[in-house]
Amino acid sequence: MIDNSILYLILACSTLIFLALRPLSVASKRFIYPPGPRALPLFGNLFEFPTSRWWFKFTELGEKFGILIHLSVAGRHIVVIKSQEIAKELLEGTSTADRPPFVMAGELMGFGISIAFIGYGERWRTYRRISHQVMSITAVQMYHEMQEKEARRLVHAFVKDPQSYREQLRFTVGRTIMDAIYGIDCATPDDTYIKVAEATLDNITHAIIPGSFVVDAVPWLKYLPYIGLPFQKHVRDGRKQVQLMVQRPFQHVLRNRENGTAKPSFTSSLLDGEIRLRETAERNDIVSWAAATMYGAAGETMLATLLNFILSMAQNPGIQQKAFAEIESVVGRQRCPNFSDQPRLPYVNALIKEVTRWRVVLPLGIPHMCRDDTQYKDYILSKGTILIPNVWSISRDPVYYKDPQVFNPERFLEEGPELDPFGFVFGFGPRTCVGKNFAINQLYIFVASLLWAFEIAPVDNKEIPNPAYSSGFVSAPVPFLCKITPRHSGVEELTKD
Ligand code: HEM
Repeated sequence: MIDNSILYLILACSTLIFLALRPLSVASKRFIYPPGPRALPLFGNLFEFPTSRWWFKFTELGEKFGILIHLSVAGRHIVVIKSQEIAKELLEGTSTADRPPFVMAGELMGFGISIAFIGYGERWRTYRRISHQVMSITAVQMYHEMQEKEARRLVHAFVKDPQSYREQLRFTVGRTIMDAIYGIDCATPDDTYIKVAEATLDNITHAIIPGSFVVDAVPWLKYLPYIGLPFQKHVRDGRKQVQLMVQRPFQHVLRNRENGTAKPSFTSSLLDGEIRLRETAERNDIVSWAAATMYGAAGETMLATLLNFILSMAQNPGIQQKAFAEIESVVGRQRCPNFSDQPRLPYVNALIKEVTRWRVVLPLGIPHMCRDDTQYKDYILSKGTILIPNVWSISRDPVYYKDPQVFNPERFLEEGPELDPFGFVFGFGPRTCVGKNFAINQLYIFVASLLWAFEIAPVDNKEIPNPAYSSGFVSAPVPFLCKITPRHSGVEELTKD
C-alpha cells in the first residue's frame, strides 16, 4: 500500500487540478452548508477523518456542531446527519437517491453496476421494480418454508458442533441466500458457489472501505497504464472474480430451467417473465446482477446481526430466559417454531428489534448523494454533495432511547414504545434495503429456533466482556467464546432433515 505522505502529495496535486478545471458556474454559485469544522485550503477536512470507525468521530463532531455537520474533502462536500427525522426528510425523495462513485469497488472492479452502488437512473429503477416483485412483504412468504428448514438445519448443526457456531452461522446464512436467490442447495461450506461468492465479497468489502486504496481519493489514477500499483493488481484479479460470482450461479439456473429441474427462486421468478425487458441478453444481464447483489448485500449484514444476537443472549441471561419462556408457552417442546407462531411471540419480536438497535451493523448506512442542487431548510447543498446518515449515533441518542447502552427489549413493548429501529437500520427513502422483509423474516425464524433449542451462556459462568468490533463497512463482533447447550432432549431428533 502507498504510504500516507505520497497519498497526500497526490491528493494535493489532484485537488489543484480539480479546482483549476471545474466549471466557473460551480465555483461561483452560492451554496449554504451546515456548520462544521474549519476546512484547510486544498485538503478540506481530510485530516479530521480517522483511519476507521468514522461514526465515533462524526458523533463527537455532532455534539459540537449540531445535527447536521458539513465536511469537505478535496473539493467534495459531505453532510453527516445525526437525527432520524432529518435523515428521513432529506433522504426521502428521489433527489437524494443517487450514490457517490465508488471508484475502486464500483468502477474498477466492476461492482458499480450492482443495485447497491449504481447511481440513480433507468437501470437502478428497473432493478428496484423487478426486485420488489420477489422481495415485497407478500412475496417473501414464498421463502417461509425454505427459511424454516434452514433454521432447523442450523439448530442441528449447533447440536453437533456448538463451538464452531460462528462458522455454522456464516455457512447457513450463505446457503439460505443461495437457495432463495438461485434455488441452489449448497451441501458444505466448501461448496464452490459459496467459496467464490465469499472470496469476491471479501475483496469488494475491503475495496469499499475508505482509505484502502489510493485511487478512491485520487480518481484520476485510474487512467494510469498498468505499472503494478497495489490497486491495479487488486483490480486485475478482482474483476475476473466478480464476473465469476455473477455468472456461474446464474448460468446454473439457466441450465436447470432448460432441462426442467430449476427450483423456485428469486432468479427463476424474474426470468419467468413478469418483467418486461426487451432483449434476452439485456434481461439476463439485469437479472444476473440483481441476483448477485442480493447475495452480496445479505451475507455480512445477516451474519453480523446473528452474532450480535448470540452475544446479547450470553450477556443477558434474564432476558434470554424470558424469551424462552414465551416460546415454550406458545410452541412447546414437541415441534420447532414456525412462521405462524410469530404473532404470538411479541417479546421475541421486540428482542430482535433490540438486537438491530443495540449494535447497528451498518453504522453509517450506505451514503446517498444529491442529484441536483438541493434546498433543505436554510441550507442549499450543491449537486454531488454526499449525505451520510449517522445511524450509530441515532441508535445511541438519549432523545430516542432511555439508557441507550442497555440491552432492553421492553423498550419496544411498553406503552409509548421507543423509536422503532427497523425505521432506520435498513436505510432511508427510495434506496431503503431491498431485502428488508426477507431479512426480518429470517432473523425471526433463526432467533426463535435458537432460543427454543439452546441455552446460550458465558463459558465457566464468567461475564463475557464486550468484544471489539470489525472496523469495515459492516461492523461485526470479533470472535468471542460462549457455551451453547441444548435445552431439552428432543432438540436433535426434531431437527433431523
Ligand atoms: C439485518 C440485515 C440487513 C441490514 C441491517 C441491511 C441494511 C441495509 C442498508 C442500511 C442499506 C442502504 C439503504 C440506503 O441507502 O438508505 C441496504 C441496502 C440494500 N440491501 Fe440490505 N440490509 C440487510 C439485509 C439484506 C438482505 C437479506 C438483502 C437481500 C436479500 C439485502 C439487500 C439490499 C440491497 C439490494 C440494497 C441496495 C438498495 C439500493 O441501493 O437501492 N439486504 N441494506
